[in-house]
Amino acid sequence: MGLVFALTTLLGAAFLLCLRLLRRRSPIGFIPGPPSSSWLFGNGLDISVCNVWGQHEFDWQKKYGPVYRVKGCMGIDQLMVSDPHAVQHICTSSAFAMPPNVGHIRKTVFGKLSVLTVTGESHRRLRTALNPAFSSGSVRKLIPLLGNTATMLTSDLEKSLLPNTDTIDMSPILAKATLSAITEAVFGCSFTDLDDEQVSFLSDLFATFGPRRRAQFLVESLMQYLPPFSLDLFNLFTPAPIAATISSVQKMAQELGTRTLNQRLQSEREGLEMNDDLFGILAKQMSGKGGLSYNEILAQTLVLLVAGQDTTANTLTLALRELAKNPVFQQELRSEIHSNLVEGKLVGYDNLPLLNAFIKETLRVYPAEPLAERVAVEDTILPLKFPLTTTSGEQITALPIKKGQLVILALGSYQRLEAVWGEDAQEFRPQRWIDQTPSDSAESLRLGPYANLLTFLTGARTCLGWRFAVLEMQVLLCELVGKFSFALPKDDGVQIQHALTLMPLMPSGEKGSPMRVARVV
Ligand code: HEM
Repeated sequence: MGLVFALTTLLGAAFLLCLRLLRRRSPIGFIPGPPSSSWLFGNGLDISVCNVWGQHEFDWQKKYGPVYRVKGCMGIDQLMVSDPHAVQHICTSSAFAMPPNVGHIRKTVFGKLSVLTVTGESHRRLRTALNPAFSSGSVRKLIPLLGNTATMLTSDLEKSLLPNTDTIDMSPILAKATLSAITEAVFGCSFTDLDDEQVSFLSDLFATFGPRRRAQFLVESLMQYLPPFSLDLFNLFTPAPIAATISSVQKMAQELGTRTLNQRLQSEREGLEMNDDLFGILAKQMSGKGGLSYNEILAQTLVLLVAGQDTTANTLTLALRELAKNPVFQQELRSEIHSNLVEGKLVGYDNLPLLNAFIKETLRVYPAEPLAERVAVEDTILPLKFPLTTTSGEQITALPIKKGQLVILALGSYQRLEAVWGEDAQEFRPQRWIDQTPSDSAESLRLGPYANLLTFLTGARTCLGWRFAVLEMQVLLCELVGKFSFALPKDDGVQIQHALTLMPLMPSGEKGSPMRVARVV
């Protein structure tokens, strides 16, 4: 495996050296940015492989502003962008696209027909067909299914509350709950319909692409600069265990998708009422204008399983950690939940101000995908909300970008911008959403689908499942906080790392967040 990495790295390095000779002057050399201590890795390790997420990024943003230059591998300049107007432009303009290396990895894992992979007109068509399944009406119908998940979650937590147990790791419990929510909502089948092996394939997939190592970072970075046709060659070098995990998870998704879709079509043939789950909605549209084909629906199985599970589970774990740090707020939230119960059930989740302020603040401070990459496919001009001071001291409000420029969307940094969120932007303070003061300035930006946040991205690739994710957080948090209390152990030691998504990592390096949990009602 080491030899393969070395070989690919060498090939990439040779190619890059040629590239460097061809492009001696960087077109963004006049933009200030942090120094880099490594020619090979540039600032990349500080951004993507550091122990604590944001450790360097947030300081750089304070020093250089919301648009600055960072070094990629082998000294190639990249643009780090958290300026809201610039991000909006990048996500909505046809001048920017997914970089070939990202597209290649998505194709390898999710297949060429998945919504994450397809581009241009095919992507628009797929989104139009998928949108009704994610509309507010369709998602609201899933509340009873999410209720089943909440009941299962309580039962799992109770089983873990043994007299001699000091702490419970909330991370796997929430991962199981969000997998259950997805299988119920998308495929209309219970979590228990998946066998242990299938569940472990999924966690293996997250582990495979989880905490990045230097070599993996280097190979992925080199792929950015190679011509798209050469990328398939990389698959030949994929280490066998990774290739096996990808193949097992694809097979599992194929079986689950085929079984579900065939059942829905059978029901339709027999004139039976089709389920309200997402596959049911897509199957109903199959014969209509603009509906997806059998294979196209099937191709979304793995994306839906993966996109919706770890993101929500990790966000919920980080939310519980914040509640554990603030017992007073935790109790206030609990009281709000209890006072809105009618015959033991909550009816309108949107009418709970503390709950919704807490969810918005969690999504602001902990965006599951804090970075996204794009490449300019033509020369363009980036509009800027906040003027940029160049290395010569000139102030500019629009930035010329050359075709081929790599851009990192710093979504998490945008959500810590003091000019938008106030001087306490680094603090976790749900009350800001109730006071409305700092977000007045965010309000005028009209960014993203929810609360002017970029957590679900914005533009053509906005998260399809954002309504489902918010509803799921509402239902599961009400269940958990209404029935249990959460506190951090004395020797917590958990760090938040960016490893595919933001996640809590224990001192052992494994994902997890042990907490002291007690039943309150
Ligand atoms: C807290 C939870 C979630 C967060 C923070 C989140 C965030 C995101 C982000 C940032 C993207 C854009 C990725 C990119 O193109 O670089 C995305 C895409 C997507 N998400 Fe989510 N997501 C969440 C939950 C969900 C759920 C629950 C589902 C499904 C039920 C879902 C389905 C999707 C799909 C299908 C896409 C691809 C959209 C496209 O490429 O057109 N997500 N999500």
